[in-house]
Amino acid sequence: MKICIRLLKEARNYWIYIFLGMTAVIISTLLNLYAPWVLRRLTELATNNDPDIARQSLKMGLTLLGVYALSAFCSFLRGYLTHYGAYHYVADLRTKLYHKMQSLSMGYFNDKQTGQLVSRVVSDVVNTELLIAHAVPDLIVNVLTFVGVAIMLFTINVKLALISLVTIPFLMAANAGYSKLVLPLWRKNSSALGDLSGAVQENLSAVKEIQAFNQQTHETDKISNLAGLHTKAFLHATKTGEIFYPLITFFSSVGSVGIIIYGGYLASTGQVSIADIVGFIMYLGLFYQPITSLATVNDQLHNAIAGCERVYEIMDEVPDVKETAKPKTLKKVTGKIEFKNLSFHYNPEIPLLKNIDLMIEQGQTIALVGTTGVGKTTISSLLNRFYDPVSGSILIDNIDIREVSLTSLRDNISMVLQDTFLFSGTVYDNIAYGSKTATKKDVIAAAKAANAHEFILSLEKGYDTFVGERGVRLSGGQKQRISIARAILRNSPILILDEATSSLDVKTEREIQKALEQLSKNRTTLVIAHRLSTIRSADKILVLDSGGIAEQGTHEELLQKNGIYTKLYSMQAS
Ligand SMILES: Nc1ncnc2c1ncn2[C@@H]1O[C@H](COP(=O)(O)OP(=O)(O)OP(=O)(O)O)[C@@H](O)[C@H]1O
Repeated sequence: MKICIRLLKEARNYWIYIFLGMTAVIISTLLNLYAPWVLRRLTELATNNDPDIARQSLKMGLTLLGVYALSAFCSFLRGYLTHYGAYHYVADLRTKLYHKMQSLSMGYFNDKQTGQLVSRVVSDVVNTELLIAHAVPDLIVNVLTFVGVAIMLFTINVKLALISLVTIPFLMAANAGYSKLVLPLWRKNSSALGDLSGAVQENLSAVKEIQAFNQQTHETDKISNLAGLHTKAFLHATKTGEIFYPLITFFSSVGSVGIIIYGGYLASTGQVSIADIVGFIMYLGLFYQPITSLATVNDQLHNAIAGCERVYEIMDEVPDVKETAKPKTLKKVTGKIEFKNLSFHYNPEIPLLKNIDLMIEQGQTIALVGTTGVGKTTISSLLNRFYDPVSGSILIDNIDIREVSLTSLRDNISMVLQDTFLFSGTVYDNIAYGSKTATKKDVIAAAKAANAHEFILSLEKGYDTFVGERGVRLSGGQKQRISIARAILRNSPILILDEATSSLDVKTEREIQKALEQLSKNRTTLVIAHRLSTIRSADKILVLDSGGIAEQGTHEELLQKNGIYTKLYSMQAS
């Protein structure tokens, strides 16, 4: 119930459409009560051999025509307006949910499947439409019809009306039981659909690996299994409904049987007219209908609730990395960075960085080296606040980065990563990504500095060439050069190069190295590199070992120490 109220509250921008739709529902429901009345009246005229029957029939027939026409128009209005409101709300909710997902910290995504999340934005959100455009209007129709018909029945004959009420408590109890039973089944159905979407999405992003390892049959079996599980979950939920509907129809028919038997008796003793019995039976058809339809409404409601729960679960997620209530805006910084007694782990049982103290002066180039998995990339992630330290702090220009807005912090940092991600747009769009004010001249200058201009011109449409999803139509080295150009264009005071030239051949790497050295001159640069030859000229090299900084100094100083760095360097030199 809470979920329904929350949803209706959040859809307040569309209340007017929902309200107009509901008004149309009410009018058409009331109009539907007219037809049985006409039949009853006609029977009355016929059984009384009324001489005016022809004129009265014409009058009632024409009125009925008008009623049917108005009812059809109201049905259209109800359907269109409620769907109009519902689908606009669906679009709003999708945008909000996507926005929320984007604001969650990296820790949230570590154990989630992308497809599962996609399924929440695409499929689960649509379930809210079931509530606004179907369940709520249907509930109103049912309640109104029930009350309206009950009034008509009591007006026609009180005794018969009382008998027709006998089955109602049973029908209500059955509905309540069904509700309890069916909600978990619809939840299971939503979750099975999420699993299926998750697996399809993951496999489609890994088609190359699947083909290379000849795992097509295995993966098809996996999808087939998940598709089967979803079908099973859906059929289970549906089967419960399919058993329930006929049962409830049967019980409601028992009421009609009672009326026919008792009504016949009353007619035989002259206590009720034939016209009243005809009218009563006509209304009776409408009377049980709302109770039987409540089961469908229930289904829609539970399907909608199951979907909404999955959507709101994400909407209510509190990110691990939060801004303070009134974050400061970090202006363009000079680039002094300080790590103060910083410790961090992803998993409490596996400590990673312990009591790191580090001072990076404005404009310095600092290289982070060390064996794989010691936490080099993690340090750059902490600087961007993708994660927060478990203890200790990071200061930029003497300001704790937890006190500033995430946008202003990240505006001061550019990153070039080993796994370059390009968006499915043009080369131009990808270089200009994140630099709103860049002109064409700036983009070309950045591409030239990243040694990318030549190869871009050789592409089929130059800067307007589409790179394909994730840049699949480019080589690793080409993608990396585009991402370097992107970082150059952003011109931020802090630059992180995480294995930024690892996909390049030695010649291109040297050429870009020069550009990067030029680029890092006026900014603080954090370089993560395995190829130690690329970081020899760094102002300071930090050698990370399990848990912290084992050695630090310039290339020459470290070689003199004859420690871990010397070992690593001589291994690469040999
Ligand atoms: N999102 C994550 N969740 C849990 N553990 C993680 C996550 N990212 C990295 N790790 C673990 O933290 C450790 C440090 O990872 P990190 O990527 O910082 O190492 P690295 O020194 O940059 O390694 P490499 O040189 O191989 O890139 C690794 O053991 C890794 O398995």
